[in-house]
Amino acid sequence: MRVDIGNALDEVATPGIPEDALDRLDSRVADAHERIAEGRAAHEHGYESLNLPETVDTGAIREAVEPFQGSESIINVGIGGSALGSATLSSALESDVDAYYLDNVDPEWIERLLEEIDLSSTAVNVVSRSGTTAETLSNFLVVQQAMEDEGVDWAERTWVTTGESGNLRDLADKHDLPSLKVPDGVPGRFSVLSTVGLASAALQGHDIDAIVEGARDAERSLSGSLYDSPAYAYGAIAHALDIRGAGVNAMMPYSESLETFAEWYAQLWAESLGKDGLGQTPVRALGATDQHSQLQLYRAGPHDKMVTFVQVADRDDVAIPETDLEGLSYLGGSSLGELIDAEFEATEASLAAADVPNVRIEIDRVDEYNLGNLLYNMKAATVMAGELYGIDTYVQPAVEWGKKAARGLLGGGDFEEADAVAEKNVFEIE
Ligand SMILES: O=P(O)(O)OC[C@H]1O[C@H](O)[C@H](O)[C@@H](O)[C@@H]1O
Repeated sequence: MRVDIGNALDEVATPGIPEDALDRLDSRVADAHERIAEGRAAHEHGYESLNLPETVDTGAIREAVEPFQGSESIINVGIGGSALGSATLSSALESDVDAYYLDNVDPEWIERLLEEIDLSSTAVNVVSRSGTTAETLSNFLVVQQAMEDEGVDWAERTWVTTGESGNLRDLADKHDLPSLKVPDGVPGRFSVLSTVGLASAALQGHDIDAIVEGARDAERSLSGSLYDSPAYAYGAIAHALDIRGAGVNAMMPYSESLETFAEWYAQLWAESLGKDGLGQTPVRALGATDQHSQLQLYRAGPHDKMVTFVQVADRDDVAIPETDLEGLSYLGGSSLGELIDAEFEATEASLAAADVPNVRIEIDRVDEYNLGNLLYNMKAATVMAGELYGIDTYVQPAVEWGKKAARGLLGGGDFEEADAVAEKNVFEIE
């Protein structure tokens, strides 16, 4: 992964980073790198996430999914960090196995999906670090029932990835299901390069060793200077832009294969950094598509945003046939790759011309190695940003209130949060 911060400097951007501020920022990065290295060496909660290229056992993962090889489909039941990393890999890489992600509890969507899948040739991968997430367990029970209704032995087609205790661990023990352990000390949103993200990838036929190799090379690029480390540079620049007013960060990959990556990044960035009234709001965007939907706001709206582009240097291409259509002949004989590249460069330049800060991340191509490299780098960038914000990057206490309210509404216990729901301030307009 390469990072170009030129369009984030104050000579071309508002807000922007003064070039003489980079050296001051660099000394903060050096201190933060020391803290990160200490945390990793001590296997501290959260920092352990950056040790995964060394600790993940890809052989054990491949062995665990071996019995499920030959499945035509895989249903991944999980949510948040237990789904988005795996879904990022699945949507970016080609596979003969149809992969589905049940990471919501919309009944009509689930019903339609289960009707279209041949459950007799489907593997089920249930992932939950806590083993107690209502959406995940409910969806699993629905899938289990659907399989039973079709006379499919669900226990033969299911493996579980979870912690050492919890409902899911109990279920695996009760039915003697194959199980994988989530890595200790690694919050869900940081766990893609582990059993959480790689087991499903292995079943889909992806080269998980290449994914880990890309991550390992990203790890090797971490140094005490933002000038040598693309990940740290990105995390530090995004933080520096945020505290200068760019409170929104639109993640805009110019690759359809990376659309889900933007969703994964949004959770990683929001849930890690949104604390103590701090944090930069990630927006999921997609190039070239969102030039036709969000770019107007990015370019002519408030200067409260930065845009992060992810450009792919090399991709398979499709020719645009010659045409004599009036005004379109310039496109004929070109290619879609040339078109998306030109659109990217034009959009990047249009933001710079409007003084809107933007950062270019570039990867060689969308393959296992480069995905592993990109995912690890963005995790390291988030860790660096968390150090600079001075918050606890690895917890997410704010999500608990809503969980208790929902549980109370469903009769799962007495929670004052549920009582608060009834006190909604109503002002209806019909
Ligand atoms: O893996 P689980 O324990 O099921 O948690 C799934 C997700 O839900 C939680 O509420 C957190 O917001 C996420 O960080 C987590 O990834």
